[in-house]
Amino acid sequence: MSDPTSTILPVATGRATLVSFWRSLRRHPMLGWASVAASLAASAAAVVVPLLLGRLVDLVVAAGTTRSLLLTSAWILGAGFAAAVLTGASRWLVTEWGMRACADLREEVLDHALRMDSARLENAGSGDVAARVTEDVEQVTDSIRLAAGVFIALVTVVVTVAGFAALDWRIAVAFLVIVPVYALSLRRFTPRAKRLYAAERQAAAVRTQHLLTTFGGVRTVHAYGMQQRQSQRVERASRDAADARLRAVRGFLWFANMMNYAEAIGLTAVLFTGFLLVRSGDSSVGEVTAAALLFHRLFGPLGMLLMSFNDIQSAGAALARLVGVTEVDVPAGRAGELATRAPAGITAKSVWHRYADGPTVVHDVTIEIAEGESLAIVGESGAGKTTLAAILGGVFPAADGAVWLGGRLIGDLGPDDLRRTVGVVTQEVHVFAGTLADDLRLAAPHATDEQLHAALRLVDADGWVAALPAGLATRVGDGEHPITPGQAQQLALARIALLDPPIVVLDEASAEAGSAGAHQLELASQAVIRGRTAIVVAHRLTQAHACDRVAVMSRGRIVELGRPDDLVEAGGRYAELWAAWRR
Ligand SMILES: Nc1ncnc2c1ncn2[C@@H]1O[C@H](COP(=O)(O)OP(=O)(O)OP(=O)(O)O)[C@@H](O)[C@H]1O
Repeated sequence: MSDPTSTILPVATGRATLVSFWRSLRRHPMLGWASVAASLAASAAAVVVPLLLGRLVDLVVAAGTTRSLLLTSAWILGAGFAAAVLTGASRWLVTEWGMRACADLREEVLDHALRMDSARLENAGSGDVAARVTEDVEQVTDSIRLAAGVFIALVTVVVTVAGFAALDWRIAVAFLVIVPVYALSLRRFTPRAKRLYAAERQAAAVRTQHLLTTFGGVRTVHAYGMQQRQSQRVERASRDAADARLRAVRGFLWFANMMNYAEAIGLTAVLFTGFLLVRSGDSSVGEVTAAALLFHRLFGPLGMLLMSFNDIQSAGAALARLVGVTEVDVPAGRAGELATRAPAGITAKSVWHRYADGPTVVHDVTIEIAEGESLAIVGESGAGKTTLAAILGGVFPAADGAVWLGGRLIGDLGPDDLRRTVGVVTQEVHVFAGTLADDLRLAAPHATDEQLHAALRLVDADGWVAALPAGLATRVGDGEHPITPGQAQQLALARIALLDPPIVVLDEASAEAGSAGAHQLELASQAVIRGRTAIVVAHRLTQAHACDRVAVMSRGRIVELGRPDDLVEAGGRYAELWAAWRR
């Protein structure tokens, strides 16, 4: 198993992350403006309360009239009520704004992940992608509520500082002593936190990757007695993830301590300055009380801003990983018109391929497959059959050379176009969670039940489907009604029949069953191939023999090509294989 960190998907830079999130936020301008207005109004109402309380203190000291005391108290109550209502409204608005931006981003990431070149996705490993679209999305979504609080806190801090200045500029200056303490702590903590949280999320992704590869390859793990080695790997990855988390927590605790010092210093400075101002007669006791209350009010938002730095950094790292997915090049959404159902031939010229830095596995293949013709590819294991079939079917692009489907270069076909032109059944057939009808309708969302039954009949699956407890409505997939690998292959073939593409690529569609089942699948494949241009990667030679032509591959090259009977007569490699098969 390769090192899971080596091919992990990119992580966006801080700037790219901010630009991307800001773009998502700007898609909802009305919510944005309403959020800013409500937050400003809520903060202003909240700042008025301590100022009025200071006034109340002055009235008491000056033995003011009962009427003026009651009137000021009524204003305090009114301002407090308005602040409560406006704070609730602004919190709701800002959360809604952030949630919508986040949902847009999640959609973009998912869309990108699904449209990504499957080879790129495989290289990155399903664990990395899964961690990003689950754990990272969750982390960012959870942080939105927090970010809403942070946004409101920021506005409150700005409005409160303006309130200080309205009282006495010297008190505002005294308050500013906390700024260097905060600034120095942040300057030291920010770059460290960035590293620590990025490392924490990376370690978590590697742990998920190890867990998924272990469970995904559980048969191999058992077959080779690798349980102990694999569990040691998982244990090591889990320990690394826990260590990374602890390092992040330790860094944060240091920062939290610095914040407490700053608050103690700030309050002392405000009270001391207030004492001097009252003694010199420049300020009243009420004004200093208001300043102390304002400062106390700041503890909440400032603490919130700085303490949530922890989670904001962590969410920022998760956001950067999400935005990173959107930076991977993917084919455009829709290019050109959708292909029509007319049969289309395949032309390949000088196709070469190698995986990443590996050796060349397909050498200079040039071939023309006529409209409606079926071509079987046979050859020893590792000859390059699957790779060539995948390239001809547009599953991934060749490293070099060109392929045309129905006269159009594969690179010019958009994903929807390609999907309508070629139906591919690979060795990994998958049954998706849901009802059997849902599973089939993945290929043709608007197909009627009658059309589903017709497709099942074509691949000879109508018998066992009718015997299921709820027929087409039976739930299949993980933990639901069990489906054999052979039945899953039949469903994959039925999906192709429903999709009705002019070209099909079948990679070992009959390899998943025992010999009786294999024969049934061969017939199903033949039924699906009929009337289409087809490429069949065949391990069973009866399947190859039923095709119009056979290409024999060896070490990435086509070494024989012709009609099966002609090849047998010619007495070459295929003739040997055929003779051995019939023995
Ligand atoms: N995703 C991949 N990454 C790296 N190398 C790969 C990948 N897939 C296949 N290969 C290598 O490319 C070569 C050709 O593989 P391919 O699967 O195309 O052969 P095949 O003839 O279909 O083999 P088989 O009959 O065993 O499926 C092999 O050496 C294989 O190890």
